[in-house]
Amino acid sequence: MLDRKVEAFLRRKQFEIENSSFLVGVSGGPDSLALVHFLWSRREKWNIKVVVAHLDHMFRGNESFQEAEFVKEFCQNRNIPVEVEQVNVPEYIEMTGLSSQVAARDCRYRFFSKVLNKYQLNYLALGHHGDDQIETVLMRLTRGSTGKARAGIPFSRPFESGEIVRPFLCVSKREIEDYCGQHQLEPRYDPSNEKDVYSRNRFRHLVLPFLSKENPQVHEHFQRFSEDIDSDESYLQELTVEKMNRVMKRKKDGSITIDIEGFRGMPMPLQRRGIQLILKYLYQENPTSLSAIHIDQLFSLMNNPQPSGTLDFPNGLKVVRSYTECHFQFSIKEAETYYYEINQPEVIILPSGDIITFEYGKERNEFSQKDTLLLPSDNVHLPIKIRTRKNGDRMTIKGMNGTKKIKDIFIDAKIPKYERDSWPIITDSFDNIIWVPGIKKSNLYPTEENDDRRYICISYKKH
Ligand SMILES: Nc1ncnc2c1ncn2[C@@H]1O[C@H](COP(=O)(O)OP(=O)(O)OP(=O)(O)O)[C@@H](O)[C@H]1O
Repeated sequence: MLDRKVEAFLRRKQFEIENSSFLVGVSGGPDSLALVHFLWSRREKWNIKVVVAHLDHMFRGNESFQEAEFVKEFCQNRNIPVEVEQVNVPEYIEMTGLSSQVAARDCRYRFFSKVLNKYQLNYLALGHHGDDQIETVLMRLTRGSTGKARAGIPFSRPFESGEIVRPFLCVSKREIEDYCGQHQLEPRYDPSNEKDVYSRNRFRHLVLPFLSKENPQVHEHFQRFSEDIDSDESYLQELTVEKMNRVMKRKKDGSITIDIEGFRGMPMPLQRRGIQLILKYLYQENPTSLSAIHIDQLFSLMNNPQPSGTLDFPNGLKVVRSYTECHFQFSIKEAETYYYEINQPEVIILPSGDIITFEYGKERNEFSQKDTLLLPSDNVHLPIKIRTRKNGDRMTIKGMNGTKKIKDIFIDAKIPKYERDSWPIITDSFDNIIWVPGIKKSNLYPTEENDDRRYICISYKKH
């Protein structure tokens, strides 16, 4: 059943599978194990090349090591070329402050792109399936997503010089499990999937069984819904850009002016997308999703017979209606610069109200890694300085050759421009930047697991 469904799905997507080459990301779970089995068993029929990649995130010690061994053995027994790598994701989380899911994904995709290049493969095939699709669509609708986000998981998207593809979106988890049983695949199960704590798992355990019972074809319907939304959105967004370009002026300083009559003359589906387009242009460096209330306020400002009005939006965005035009601009605040030196335990309250605390000899495990910096007290050069950023500031970072511009660190962390000039920068006595609090640490004063040196602890509490 699965075989026929997937083949028909690939034909419907006009996916030219013959003579192509795949890297299959295999976690060891049923979805990706079935996927590699499905593709590998058709390698002669379709003349395709298949390589497997598995990343051990080192989250679950020996257990995740065994998962890697299992994938390796599964492939070696069938002569499938396989690449396995270990990456210390917990350490990466400590360095970056990212959530475990985002950090794992970052590391996985970096690894995938390395293997794709090594073997010169066209496609990265992943095991997302119909249950994932339903969960994603429902979660996004529940959260209030707009535009293409409502379409859930796309069948394909560009990745490196090729594409990511998901051939199993048309089948249910149940069908995959049946396939595994039929072919004696004996996958591994990740225990974190069973916990009911994550939002996705709540949809999985509470909503999906209900929908599948209501209509056993629900996976197919959601998949078609996703594809329709995706293509309708592409078309409507193209039209929106075309129409908006006639009524919108974008200035070099980033501000946008709209001709209200022209805007009102557009059909409502394009007006709604037009607003999203304006917001996308304005908030591009730090995407901010506005609530439905903000969007309603914007519509009534534009449609109000009163010729003037003002709105204040998040991150300092000001919207001013003046007669026939509506103007969008970020207010420019003069940032207050400051400079402090610390030689001894002290608490400093910055002009923004943020608090920096300097303490000695704390146990290192007491602190959240993102909000504190530990420095070996026998090694660090005092005074520690706290200041605002200067032009050309750079920092050395763990795992990276050379230095990185502080400006780029702010951009990566999506810190709005107007906050960057007042963000604290922590340096040693030689003005080497050792920490951008809450964002990034340098590797200048490494700490070690389980050492018994005394530490200086600098902690940061945002106002
Ligand atoms: N550690 C990993 N190494 C390689 N590929 C992975 C890894 N983890 C996930 N993937 C790929 O990403 C897809 C989606 O991952 P996700 O964590 O959402 O699903 P999963 O529950 O791990 O699926 P599976 O049943 O394959 O374990 C997987 O189907 C697989 O193709």
